[in-house]
Amino acid sequence: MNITFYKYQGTGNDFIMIDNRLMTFPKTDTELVAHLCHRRFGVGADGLILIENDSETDFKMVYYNSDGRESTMCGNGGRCAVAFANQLNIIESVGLFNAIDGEHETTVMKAGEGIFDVRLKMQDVPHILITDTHCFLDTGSPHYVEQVDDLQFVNVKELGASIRNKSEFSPGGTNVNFVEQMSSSEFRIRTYERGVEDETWSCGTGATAVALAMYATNKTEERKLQIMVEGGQLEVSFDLDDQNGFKDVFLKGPATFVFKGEFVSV
Ligand SMILES: N[C@@H](CCC[C@H](N)C(=O)O)C(=O)O
Repeated sequence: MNITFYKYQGTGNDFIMIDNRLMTFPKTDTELVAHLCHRRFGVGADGLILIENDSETDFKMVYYNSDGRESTMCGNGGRCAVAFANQLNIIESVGLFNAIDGEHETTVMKAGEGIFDVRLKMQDVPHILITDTHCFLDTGSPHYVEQVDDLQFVNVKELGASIRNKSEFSPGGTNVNFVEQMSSSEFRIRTYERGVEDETWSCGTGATAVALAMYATNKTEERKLQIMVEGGQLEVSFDLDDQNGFKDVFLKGPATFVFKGEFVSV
């Protein structure tokens, strides 16, 4: 089987993108997806995304983590899918797509050869669980958020794995974010992603979760926040609804085409 793929990255969160509008990709082949994402034996990526036709919107995004399993919403993956859809001439500067958590409005602007600025509307977040030690919320994917004093010294892989596997988050588990406040509107974060089972260089739903959690716990009064990740910078903006939930949540940042290739199975 020959599979044509495109590699994209959004602030260092990298994805294999496949045009599956003809529905030829073997979607239940977990081993194949994990193999393609493997950084030694395959192409290498944090996740794999299929672009498919959708009857109500411009396209459908199907997301798999690098463990080969289909998962919940991926914010950076969504931004890269929009850049890919623009490259495939499915959308121009404005679009709408369906993902596992519902519809997402988007705008995309070319910022250079293969470089796109993508703004994505995320789902409303009506509720955040706030405890003495952390926040927990769902921004399309589940996220634990803990504030720390010195982010650079956090062992994200070890601590992230232990929190991810706590019984209170079972059976699905959670993504884990550690955040250090840099100024009233800037936060630096590092994220452990479930399904990758490691620290990634960026997580879009994680950046969104951190922004909302920092506002909800009065760390900032700003509603447009800069979130620094290992692989670059994301912007998260939002509004409040009548019940103090979050609406009009937007995630914005670069999405870059890296290369195109063909996978030939042996
Ligand atoms: N990298 C993503 C999050 C992907 C989903 C996550 N690993 C999960 O399974 O919950 C992002 O940019 O949001």
